[in-house]
Amino acid sequence: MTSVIHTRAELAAAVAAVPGEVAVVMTMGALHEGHRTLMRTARARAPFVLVTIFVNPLQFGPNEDFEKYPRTLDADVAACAAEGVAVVFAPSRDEMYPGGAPQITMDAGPVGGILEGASRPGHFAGMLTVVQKLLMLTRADVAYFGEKDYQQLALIRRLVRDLELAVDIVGVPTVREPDGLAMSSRNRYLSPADRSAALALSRALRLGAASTDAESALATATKILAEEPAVRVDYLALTAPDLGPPPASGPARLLVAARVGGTRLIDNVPLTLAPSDRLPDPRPRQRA
Ligand SMILES: Nc1ncnc2c1ncn2[C@@H]1O[C@H](COP(=O)(O)OP(=O)(O)OP(=O)(O)O)[C@@H](O)[C@H]1O
Ligand SMILES: CC(C)(CO)[C@@H](O)C(=O)[O-]
Ligand code: BAL
Repeated sequence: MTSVIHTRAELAAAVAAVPGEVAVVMTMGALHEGHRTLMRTARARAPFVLVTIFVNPLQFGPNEDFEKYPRTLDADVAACAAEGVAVVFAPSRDEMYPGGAPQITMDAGPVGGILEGASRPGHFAGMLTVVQKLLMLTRADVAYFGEKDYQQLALIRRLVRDLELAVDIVGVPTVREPDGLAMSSRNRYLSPADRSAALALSRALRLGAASTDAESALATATKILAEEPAVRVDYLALTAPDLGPPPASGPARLLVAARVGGTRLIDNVPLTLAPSDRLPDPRPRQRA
């Protein structure tokens, strides 16, 4: 039986009663199979899984989709129940931010200012602030985040490391639709034509990542994205796994963000670069 609670007092009581580990999955709701995979992964480790559902105003820019973000609590609770989640914490804005916006917030540091951070100023500071609050309020021993939001996951790992937080962060690979589209709550904004155009993102990453050479990985992905006029690329970047400059060889990450119609989508994949004869260029590689 999944209990649904809305206040921090109820949350404190619920977690105080847990004899073992508290495993947390943080979400903004409009749950899909990606979220459910996080819950299932959490359930495999801990019997007590807590899902938070909160559309955090702090991480949305003034012209972003905070107001229209899908809010589907009943269906979300049903999905959590089907995954054996013990508690859903769905606070109001006042419950999370009593007294209004916080005066003390997180600084997302240099990695918070590139890629998504460059396009969404303040987004990662707002995200890290609510994640830090939710880690404290839930007393999480372990928290699960998706690789779909790769830079978010990297920053949360950095938060935990830099501030000595006593929580395990587990990353979960991106769950995709059968045709390759990364699952995302924002996919429901896409018209059928936009959805079809949006497949260029995963196709570009997949075919780009098939190359073991940095230049051709970027060139292949760039070409595929350029073939789809409805896709307006924000960035296409090849980085190290920690989002630093790409290595001369070994594990790397290919990331993309683009607008399709009025919807901004992101995606990323791992790839492995083979050693090349050329000297590596130490600058991050990015094409817009
Ligand atoms: N396709 C996916 N595969 C794995 N994890 C995912 C996927 N989509 C979202 N998640 C993870 O679920 C958690 C909650 O994400 P969120 O509620 O923002 O969903 P979302 O689908 O990413 O929404 P949005 O479309 O608003 O970006 C995050 O850790 C996120 O990375
Ligand atoms: C981690 C998170 C729940 C914080 O609001 C959000 O950024 C998300 O859903 O990925
Ligand atoms: N899915 C990451 C949260 C956001 O886009 O605001």
